[in-house]
Amino acid sequence: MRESLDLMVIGSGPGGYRAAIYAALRGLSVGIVEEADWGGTCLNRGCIPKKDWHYTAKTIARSAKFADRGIAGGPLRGDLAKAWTHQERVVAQVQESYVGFMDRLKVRKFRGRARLDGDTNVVIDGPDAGTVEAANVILATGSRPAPLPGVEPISGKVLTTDMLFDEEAPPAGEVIVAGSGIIGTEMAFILAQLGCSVTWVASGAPLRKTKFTPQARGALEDKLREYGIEWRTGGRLAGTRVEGARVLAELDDGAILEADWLLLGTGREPVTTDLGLGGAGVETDGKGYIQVDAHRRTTRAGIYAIGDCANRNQTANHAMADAVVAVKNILEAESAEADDDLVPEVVYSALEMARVGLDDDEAEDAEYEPAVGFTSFETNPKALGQDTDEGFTRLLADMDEGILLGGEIIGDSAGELIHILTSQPDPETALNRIAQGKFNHPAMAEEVLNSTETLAANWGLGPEIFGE
Ligand SMILES: Cc1cc2nc3c(=O)[nH]c(=O)nc-3n(C[C@H](O)[C@H](O)[C@H](O)COP(=O)(O)OP(=O)(O)OC[C@H]3O[C@@H](n4cnc5c(N)ncnc54)[C@H](O)[C@@H]3O)c2cc1C
Ligand SMILES: NC(=O)c1ccc[n+]([C@@H]2O[C@H](COP(=O)([O-])OP(=O)(O)OC[C@H]3O[C@@H](n4cnc5c(N)ncnc54)[C@H](O)[C@@H]3O)[C@@H](O)[C@H]2O)c1
Repeated sequence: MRESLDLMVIGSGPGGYRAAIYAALRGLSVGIVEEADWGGTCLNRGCIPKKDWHYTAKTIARSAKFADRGIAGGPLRGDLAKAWTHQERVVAQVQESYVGFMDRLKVRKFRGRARLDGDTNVVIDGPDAGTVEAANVILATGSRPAPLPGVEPISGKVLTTDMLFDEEAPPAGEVIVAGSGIIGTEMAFILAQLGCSVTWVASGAPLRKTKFTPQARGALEDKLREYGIEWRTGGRLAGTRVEGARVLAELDDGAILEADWLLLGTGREPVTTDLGLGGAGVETDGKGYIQVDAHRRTTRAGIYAIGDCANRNQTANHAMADAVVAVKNILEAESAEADDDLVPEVVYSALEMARVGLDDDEAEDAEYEPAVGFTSFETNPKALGQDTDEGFTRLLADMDEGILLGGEIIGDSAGELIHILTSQPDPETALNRIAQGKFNHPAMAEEVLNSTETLAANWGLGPEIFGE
C-alpha cells in the first residue's frame, strides 16, 4: 500500500486528534496512525476517566453536608469497581464519537506502529502496513509513565495510572499513592473518596512545582485536610516489594510502608524512541523531548511535533493548542506561534483549580507592575446555595496599562470558569470586555466580573476597566 496525503499525523491523543480534525476542516487531505487505542492517553487512561472519577469523588465528598440540606441517606460511600466500569463506558462512548467524527471528515485512519523513513514518508507496521507519502508530518506520540529505579510495575500491585485504567482497578483497600505532582494530588483525593485508605508519599507539599499561588495551594491543603487526606513528606519512594497479598514500599529515609497496592504518580516521559527521528534529522533534547520552535517545527522541514512528546507542560490543553499552531503553519508558513502561558492548566482534586497566564514573579520579571483583583466565593449566592463557597477568583493585571496578565480560579467549576479569561482575544482589552459582559445571576462566574471591579476600585484601573 502506498498513498499520498497533505498531512500525516502520528498518534491520536488530544494533540494528534485535534490536528487531524482541524486540518481536515481546513481542507487538507489527512491521515492519522494509531498503534493502540484511538484517543491516546487523555481519553483512555488520563483526563477523561479521571474527570469521570473526580465527579463521583466530589459528589461523595460533598455528601457529608447532604443531611443539612434535607437530603436523607448520606453520607455516600464510594465503590471503586463500579466507578471503574462507569469510566469504561464513558470512554467507549467518547471514542465512538471521536472515530465517527474523523470518518465524517474523511480523515484516513491507519492502524499500526509508525516511523519516519528518513524523509516525510511514514512507514506503518501492523494491520495497515505500508508507506504513506506525506507533504507534512505531525508527530504526536505522547508520553508514558517514566520508569522509577527500584520500582517494577506489577499488575494489581504496583500500578501506573495507565495500568489503573487499562486493567480493572484492584479492590479498594489500603493504597499508597506516590508523588505530589498533579497525578498524586488528584488521585490521592479521588481514591480516598472511592473507598480506599490512602497513604500519600509526597516529595513535598502538593503541587509545589506548579504555578499556582501559595494562596491557592494553601486553600487546597486546607480542603484536603478537611477530608482527612494527609501527605507524608521526607522520604521518597526508593523501592517496592510484593510479599503475599501486600506491597511494601521502601522510602529513602529508611521507612517501610505497607498496603494492598501502590499507585505511581512520579512523572511521565516523552515517547520518542524507535520513531526514525535521527534518520529524518529530527533532534531531541537530553530528556528525549522532540525539539521544536514556537511554530512547532522540528529541526527537519515539513515535520512538526506537538503535545507530550515535545511540550514539557504535558497537558491535553497544551497538546490541542500546539495542534492548531502546527496546522496553521502548514497552511501558511510562520502564520502562528505557540504561547504556552495562554493555555489554561486545571487540576481536579479536593478543590478544582484553574490558572492561566503569568504568575506574580513572572509578571515582575517582565517588568509589569502587578495588581491583584481578588474576590472570594464565600459570599457568592450561587456558591453558598450549593455548598461550594470555598475558593476564589484572582486576576493579575498591569497597574499602569490595565493589561490582563493572568488569572487563577479556585473552586467548583473552575475548569469551566477559566474560559471567561482564555476566550479573551486581546489581553489589553480583556478586563474591559469582561466588565462590559452580561452575566447570569446568581452565578459563580459573577466573581470574575467582581474581580475586574476590585481591580478598578483598589488599583485605579477604572478608566481601563469601565472604558471611561
Ligand atoms: C491520569 C492522568 C490524568 C490526566 N488528566 C489531565 C487533565 O485533566 N487535563 C489535561 O489537560 N491533561 C491531563 N492529563 C495529561 C494528558 O493526558 C496528556 O497531556 C495528553 O494525553 C497528551 O496528548 P498527546 O496527544 O500529546 O499524546 P497522548 O495522549 O499520549 O497520545 C499519543 C498517542 O500516540 C500513539 N503512538 C505513540 N507512538 C506511536 C507510533 N510510533 N505509531 C502509532 N501511534 C503511536 C500512542 O499509542 C497514543 O495513543 C492527564 C494524564 C494522566 C496520565
Ligand atoms: N489535570 C492535568 O492537567 C493533569 C493531570 C494529570 C497528569 N497531568 C500531566 O501528566 C504528567 C505526569 O504527572 P505526574 O504527577 O506523574 O508528574 P509530575 O512531574 O507533575 O510530578 C511527579 C512528582 O513525583 C515526585 N517524585 C518523583 N519521584 C519520586 C519518588 N521516588 N518518591 C516520591 N515522589 C517522587 C516528583 O518530585 C514530583 O513532585 C504531568 O506533566 C502533568 O502535567 C496533567
